[in-house]
Amino acid sequence: MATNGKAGNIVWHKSSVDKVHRQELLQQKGCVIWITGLSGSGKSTLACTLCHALYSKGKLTYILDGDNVRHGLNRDLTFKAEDRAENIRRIGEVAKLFVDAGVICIVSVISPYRRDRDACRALVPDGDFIEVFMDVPIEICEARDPKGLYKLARAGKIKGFTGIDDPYEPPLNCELALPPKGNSCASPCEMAETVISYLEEKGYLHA
Ligand SMILES: Nc1ncnc2c1ncn2[C@@H]1O[C@H](COP(=O)(O)OS(=O)(=O)O)[C@@H](OP(=O)(O)O)[C@H]1O
Ligand SMILES: Nc1ncnc2c1ncn2[C@@H]1O[C@H](COP(=O)(O)OP(=O)(O)O)[C@@H](O)[C@H]1O
Repeated sequence: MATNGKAGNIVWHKSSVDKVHRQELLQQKGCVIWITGLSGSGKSTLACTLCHALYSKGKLTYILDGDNVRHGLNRDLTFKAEDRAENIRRIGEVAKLFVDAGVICIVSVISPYRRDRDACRALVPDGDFIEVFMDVPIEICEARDPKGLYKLARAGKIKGFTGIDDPYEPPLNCELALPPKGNSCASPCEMAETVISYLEEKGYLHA
């Protein structure tokens, strides 16, 4: 009897319709596109652009954006390190369900700790976790400051802001770093095309 977590006496129920059937129905393979980077680095913009471009190709995606998930599922969590870890753990588990559903799950979260991101990678089959690092210097993110949060953080009105007085650990072995080297002004559409080319090459856009 397989059990897991804190509860005992729980047994996995298998359905006659599984991931392979769902992927066949959708004509794609489930995967996670995990977009990590500083606030203002363009995570949400890339997520939406990618979602739209894949929708135009008839591919089903779902975006899990940090800001949005913190309005519901993760509304009980703050920005201290253990809450960020729990935020990422829950999002990773939800993303795993989307992968099993055959959906291309686009996650856009700061996810500042390498250990937390690696734990999410380990939840899905090899290759299905595509880590995309928004490699944008903090000076640029801060200059953009669309929500005025860097200004508040510099003024000491937000404590523990990522990149100011809280850490961000860049990936060591990500699948993609954007914008690509030599094209630091790449538009969101160009970056989305880079991700789509990767998905195409790895066979995720076909069953
Ligand atoms: N202290 C602090 N540090 C960083 N970010 C902060 C903070 N307080 C609020 N915000 C806003 O919350 C958004 C990040 O949420 P995430 O769930 O992606 O963060 S994390 O992955 O748990 O670190 C982030 O959204 P993005 O700007 O889209 O990244 C901010 O708008
Ligand atoms: N490739 C890009 N080039 C220039 N500006 C961008 C690009 N991507 C996003 N932006 C702008 O940067 C700001 C932050 O983008 P956003 O997607 O909200 O970042 P994040 O989700 O990482 O906080 C927004 O004003 C957005 O319009």
